[in-house]
Amino acid sequence: MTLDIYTLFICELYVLGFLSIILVFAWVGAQYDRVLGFTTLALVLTLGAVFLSSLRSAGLHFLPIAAGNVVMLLAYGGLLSAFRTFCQQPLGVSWLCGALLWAVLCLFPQFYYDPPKRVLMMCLLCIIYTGALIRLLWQSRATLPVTFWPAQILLWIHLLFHVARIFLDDAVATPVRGAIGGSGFSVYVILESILFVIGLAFTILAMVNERTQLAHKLASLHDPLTSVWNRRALFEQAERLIMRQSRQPKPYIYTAVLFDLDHFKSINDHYGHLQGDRVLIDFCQVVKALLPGESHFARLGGEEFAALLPGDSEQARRVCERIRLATQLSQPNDICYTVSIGFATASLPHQAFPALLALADEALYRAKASGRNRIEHYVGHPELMSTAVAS
Ligand SMILES: Nc1nc2c(ncn2[C@@H]2O[C@H](COP(=O)(O)OP(=O)(O)OP(=O)(O)O)[C@@H](O)[C@H]2O)c(=O)[nH]1
Repeated sequence: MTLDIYTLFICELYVLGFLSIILVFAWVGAQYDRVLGFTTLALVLTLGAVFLSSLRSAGLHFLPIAAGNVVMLLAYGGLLSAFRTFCQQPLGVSWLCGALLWAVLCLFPQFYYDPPKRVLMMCLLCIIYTGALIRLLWQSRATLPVTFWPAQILLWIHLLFHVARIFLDDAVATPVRGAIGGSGFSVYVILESILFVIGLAFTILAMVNERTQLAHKLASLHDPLTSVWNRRALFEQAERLIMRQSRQPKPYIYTAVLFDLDHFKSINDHYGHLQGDRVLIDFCQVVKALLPGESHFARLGGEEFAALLPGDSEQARRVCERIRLATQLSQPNDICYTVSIGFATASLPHQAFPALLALADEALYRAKASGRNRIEHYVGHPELMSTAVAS
């Protein structure tokens, strides 16, 4: 099969134009997401660069060789900025270096009029930019909450293609219109770049989409004020725990704890709502520092919090007592506050978490009624608890 350079060139302009339009819509739809913004910019610049580069076959020299390649290297800079933004790194000035270097080199006739030198330099700059993108993704892999290996594969293919081009492109000019790069090797350059831009544009779209979905999922499971889990997350975690433990031969002893800050309304009334918020955040810090590792803790709403602890009632009482005392001593911004705690212990699979939490609520009610700043334990035999809740 022979590939016609001019047809491929038209295809490339079409693909770049179409992808640019898709990316503009995606960028606007994603509330002007910076990653998509830089990717769109890179695509539009590539479109311009491809067009300028093709003017070589119309007998022009400056526009394709100087301007076209500067614009192409700016497109690489745009891509670098997109990936840096995605990896939450500062943009720096490296995105500009390739374009500047090319502009300076074009001032030297030994470079400007020497196609092999130009091809070599362009390949090296593409390899450097692509290598930088691969390195960036690799270094951020631990913190990147998305699937990044398709982008890695694509970038490696692009890098290896340019390594191959160094050896295979003889840089002998061809008169074919639209011959990007000027030589007969253009057909492969155009073909690879079509596949690269399609793959990369959709990979970046998928990565941004995955990250956004994850952020929304996390937001739906966290309390925005205190950053601890919310009710939905706690119940989901409890359900997963129950599923896991139901496969174990031994019953799993665990405790549901309810915390309610005392006279919180008067803290709000006396110190203001903002200071009330400060107290809620402080309480979460106190609890998180004292809960055992395998516990789950969440804000249920207002000044009410809940936890799921592994272990029996004695262990739970010790933890609750430490939390009660630490809360009393905490005093954020000199505001004294206390907490009432109710808890209930049972074993899985005999007692489900929501039912156990209802029993802890009964205990909490007694803690409030008996003067607050105290801990109450639901007393009832674990096996009888489900009956108690049902009645
Ligand atoms: N600052 C602040 N206050 C909140 C928030 N959510 C709920 N509240 C307030 O929490 C207070 C809860 O008051 P109550 O339910 O009467 O309970 P309490 O004053 O703590 O009394 P007891 O629980 O009986 O000790 C109300 O004044 C709510 O406005 C919040 O996110 N921030």
